[in-house]
Parts: sequence; C-alpha cells; structure tokens
Amino acid sequence: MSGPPVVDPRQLAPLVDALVEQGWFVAEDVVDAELCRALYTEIIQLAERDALAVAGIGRGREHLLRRDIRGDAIHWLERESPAQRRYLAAMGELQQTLNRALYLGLFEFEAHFAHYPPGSFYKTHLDSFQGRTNRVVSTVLYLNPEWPIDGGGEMAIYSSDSTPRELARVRPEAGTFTCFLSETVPHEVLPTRLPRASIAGWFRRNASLGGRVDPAR
Ligand SMILES: O=C(O)CCC(=O)C(=O)O
Ligand SMILES: [Fe+2]
Repeated sequence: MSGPPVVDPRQLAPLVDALVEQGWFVAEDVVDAELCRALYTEIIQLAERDALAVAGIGRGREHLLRRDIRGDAIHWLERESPAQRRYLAAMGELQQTLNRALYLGLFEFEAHFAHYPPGSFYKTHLDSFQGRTNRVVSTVLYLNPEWPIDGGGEMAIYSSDSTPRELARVRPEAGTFTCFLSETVPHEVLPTRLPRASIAGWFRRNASLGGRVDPAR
C-alpha cells in the first residue's frame, strides 16, 4: 500500500526502549494524521447512529456494567473499513517488532473504538483481568483533532508501588499514541468535559484457564 507509514518509524526504537525501561511509552504525532481523521469520522458516525455499546468490566459471564467505574461506549474493530484495516495492519507490524525485540510471544491484537461522553471517566485500573495474563501490552490511539487545555479527559499513568505516584498525564489529542504493560501499569481516564474519542487495543498472548482457551473478549 502506498502513502506514509501509519506508525512513524522514528518512534519504534524509543517505544521499545521505553517499554523495557519503564513499562510505558507516550508520544505525540506517532500515528499518521490522515488515518486519525478517517478513524475519527468513523467513531463520530457510529456515535451519531447510536451504534456504540455501553462498555463494561470483566469478560464473558463476569461482564458487568458499572458507570461508577467506566463510562465509555465502544465498538470493536472488525476490519470493516479501509481505515480500520490500515490501523490493524500497522498494529500487526508493531506486534512483530515487539516480539522480535522483547520475545513477548504476542499472537493477537484486539481493539475497540471508545467514546467518552462529557462527564465520563474510567477509574484507576489494570487492563489484565484478575487471574489471567492474556493481555500483555495495552495501546491507546487518541482521535480528537484538538483538545483544549481545560478539556479534562487526560489519561494518568501511575507507578505500581504501594504509594502510587502519577508518572504521566496524556492529553487525548489525535496522533498521540501510548502503550504500556497491561499487567503492571495502573492508569485512569480523568473526567472529560468534551466528547472524547480513542481506540484502545491489546496485544494478547494465549492463556488458558481451567483447561479452556481464553476467549478474546
Ligand atoms: O482511553 C484511555 O486513555 C485509556 C482507556 C483504558 O484505560 C481502557 O480502555 O482500558
Ligand atoms: Fe485501561
């Protein structure tokens, strides 16, 4: 495919180094601006068509709706559009880069659009569900074309020791990309004042629990 690379190749070495050294990476202008615009258009259309599902916590039968913990609405990426296919292909390449550099054994990437209406948030959490190690590396791509200083909705990253310190606060502006170790990096979405659009994704390793293969969602 022609056109600029989806993930700025200059960011790959810093991304790998940051994951190894501190367990998380954040940078602006990582993902191609035109692709971010196409993905933003898609999520806004999904929101307008009421095609987003209220997100819950936990998987399968343990899935619970808890607006006091998490207030976004989601739509899983299923390769439905050229923009989705392009983003998923780029994450496939990132998966290979991470496997080569870090021997993580990542075998799959799952991702959903997330739309946070004004006033919503996602309280501090880890992305790997209790007792399971299937999600290894979390990713977030932000899609809002601009984000005012007082817009709220930042993602805060915390240290994982007994007295958590805030290590970073990420403005959810288009092109900004973050990734971090799913099992060890606590993070939260602070209450947003404006509709906030992103794609959250996870590189997974297969993990079986009680002799059954862990389902993807
Ligand atoms: O959108 C973000 O900044 C983080 C979202 C998140 O933590 C999640 O979906 O698990
Ligand atoms: Fe998360």
